[in-house]
Amino acid sequence: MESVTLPEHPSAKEEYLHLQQARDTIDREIREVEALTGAKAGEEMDVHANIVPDDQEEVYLQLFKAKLDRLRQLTMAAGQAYFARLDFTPAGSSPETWYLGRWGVLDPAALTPVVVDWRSPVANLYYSGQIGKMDYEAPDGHVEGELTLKRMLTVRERELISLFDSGIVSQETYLQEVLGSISTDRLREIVTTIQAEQNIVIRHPLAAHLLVQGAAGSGKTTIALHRIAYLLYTYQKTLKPENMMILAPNPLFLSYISQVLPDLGVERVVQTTFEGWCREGMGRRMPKLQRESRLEKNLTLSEAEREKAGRILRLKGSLAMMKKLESYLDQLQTAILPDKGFKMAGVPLMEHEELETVFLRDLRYFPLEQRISELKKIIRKRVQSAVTLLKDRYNTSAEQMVLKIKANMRESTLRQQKIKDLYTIRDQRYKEIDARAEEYLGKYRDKFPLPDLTGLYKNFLEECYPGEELLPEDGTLRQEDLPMLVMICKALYGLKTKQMKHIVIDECQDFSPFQIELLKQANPAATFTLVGDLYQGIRADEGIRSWEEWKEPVFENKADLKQLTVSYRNTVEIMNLAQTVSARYPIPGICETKPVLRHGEKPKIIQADSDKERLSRIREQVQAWRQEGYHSIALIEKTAEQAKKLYKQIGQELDAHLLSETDSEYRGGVMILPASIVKGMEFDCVGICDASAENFPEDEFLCRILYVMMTRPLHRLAIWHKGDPSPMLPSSHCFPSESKDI
Ligand SMILES: Nc1ncnc2c1ncn2[C@@H]1O[C@H](COP(=O)(O)OP(=O)(O)OP(=O)(O)O)[C@@H](O)[C@H]1O
Repeated sequence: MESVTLPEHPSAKEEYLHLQQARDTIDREIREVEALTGAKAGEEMDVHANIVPDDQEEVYLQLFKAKLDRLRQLTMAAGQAYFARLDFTPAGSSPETWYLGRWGVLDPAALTPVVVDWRSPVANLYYSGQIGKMDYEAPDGHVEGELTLKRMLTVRERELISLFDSGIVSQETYLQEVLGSISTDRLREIVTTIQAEQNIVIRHPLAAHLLVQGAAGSGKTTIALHRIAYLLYTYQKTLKPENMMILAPNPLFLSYISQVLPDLGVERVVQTTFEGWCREGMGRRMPKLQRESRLEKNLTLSEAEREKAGRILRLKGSLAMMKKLESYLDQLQTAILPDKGFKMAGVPLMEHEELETVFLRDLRYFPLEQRISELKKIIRKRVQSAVTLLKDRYNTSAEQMVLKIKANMRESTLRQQKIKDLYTIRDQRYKEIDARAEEYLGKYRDKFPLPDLTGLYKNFLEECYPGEELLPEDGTLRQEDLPMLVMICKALYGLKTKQMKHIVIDECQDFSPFQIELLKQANPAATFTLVGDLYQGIRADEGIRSWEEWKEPVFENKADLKQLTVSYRNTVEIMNLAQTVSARYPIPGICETKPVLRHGEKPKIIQADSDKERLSRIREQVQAWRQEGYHSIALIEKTAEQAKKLYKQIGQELDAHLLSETDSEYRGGVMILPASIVKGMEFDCVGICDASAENFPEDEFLCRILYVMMTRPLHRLAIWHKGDPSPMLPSSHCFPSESKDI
């Protein structure tokens, strides 16, 4: 790659000086925050253990935490203050120089920025601009001008290592160098190399829903996480990390992406799976689910069985079922209302009309349990008023009779006795009415019995879908039943989930319209960023086959659809091979994927005549990859059973980890995994352990899985097959003998 050695660059001296200044400013701020908080840069501090109890008021705590966050950012900024410089001359003004870093730094004396944050408006010029006439949106209006310099600066461990000026070395070359050198353990932040089409997605306004279709490796996950950081920075007055949620396909994936947000200086964003969100919402009411990987199950079913299972899954994820359940729940609220009003001892407490108004209209936004409890409070008050009224009546009539006695009888022991008797009778009646009220309220407590959640769900299926066998014979519940169960729980008891303002869903193609609509209804103030790839729809039965399934029915045409068309993960050779597979089942309207021009070794398709030979070839390949210096190596099998078997055969020898759907810790190294969990992840090298015709016959669903597996590696791909290769692999590349490069 063409580069200019630093000392020879005409601006070298100026850049060394500026970096020195920036470091001094950062160091000074670090010392100030350390003095203020008592914390030390680079060391974690337990907030609660370090502030005096008197000061533990919420505001103080928040300020203290914000200072600690800032200290963490400054510590990272001290090592790498910035990564780019822009010289821009706004029309009619003098030239300006901006340095872009991960975090903004201000000169405290001059109050001018020494470094501007990569998320600031002016940074747009770096991500989307070319030298020449440019413009950007500043907080106080549109700015036009001329970009005269775009310089990429590599600063490592406080020192300036290199600089590239746009025009001398193109941004693509710089990107290729970055991509070629990466070895992956976990996903990383990419603020220095965000590309123009990605920048548009990151900076899309918060107020609009955003759907992103992106090829495998186009940076969807990475960009979605950068978008969270961008939104938190741009809308910091109204948006808090606690009100943002990212939903990922499984806990392992969450562990895999766990480092990106902290590296971007973002903490406390809710990160969970759809099931995790349901668990939080339903709490102890969440029914026990039968554990089973749907993908795994699908892989073991015959075509007819899969067709039937698919039909049920599609129905359970459809808006049609949601609507049916809505009206079923509507009827339930009317059905549990008594058909008459309430009276106690002849005193009307609530007419039926009022009961309907209160229960079905005034309280309609509350869950049934709360509505019932509110209604009971009203009735209790009315009973108390009725008791008071009746007691007043008894008292008045007793007082009138006493007056009569006093008027008609002279003072005597007999008169005294009569009056006393009258009061005794009155008090007796008081007691009777109290007892009656208690009895009444007791009976009332048992009115409006709430049906049991699971029972209600089963009744709904039986009544609304008679004879359709939507649950297995043993009545067990599975993940696909969760949306309905959550909806019933919301209607009966309410959900315990926190209200979100923005929800990001990764691998969203596997979410059903019902799931998205449910999340929308449970978070009415939230906007959504949904990123996915229809070509990787490995749960197509529940998920979507076209973005149109959400655009109008769920988002009422108020969602923007963007496409990411460049793939950054795979080498050209790997991507070309993967695309021959995905092209077998094309999806209309989706742009073709272009790999970033990074070449590498050709993928290998390797035939083995026996299982023994296959295993020995896998062993050899893993050793060879290790010798090349690759660290993360995934051996992918179609099913969990096959992965387990492979692990037993060669796992220990290769010092590999076996990973399954229930694992929540991503550990790197050599991994043996089933296809169901590799979605979204990437590895230096990938081995697809059995792509034989028997294991992968021609089939759209298997084709999507094969594509997902083939697009996981950054650098190396090997595919083994025992006997004939899958007909979905390009025949021109498969040879019936020895290991072949394609
Ligand atoms: N602009 C970029 N600069 C450098 N690396 C990038 C860029 N965009 C993406 N990458 C890298 O490309 C790889 C793929 O990114 P990511 O996993 O986010 O893609 P994806 O679209 O979610 O993939 P998939 O759908 O296959 O899961 C990652 O290693 C990421 O760091």
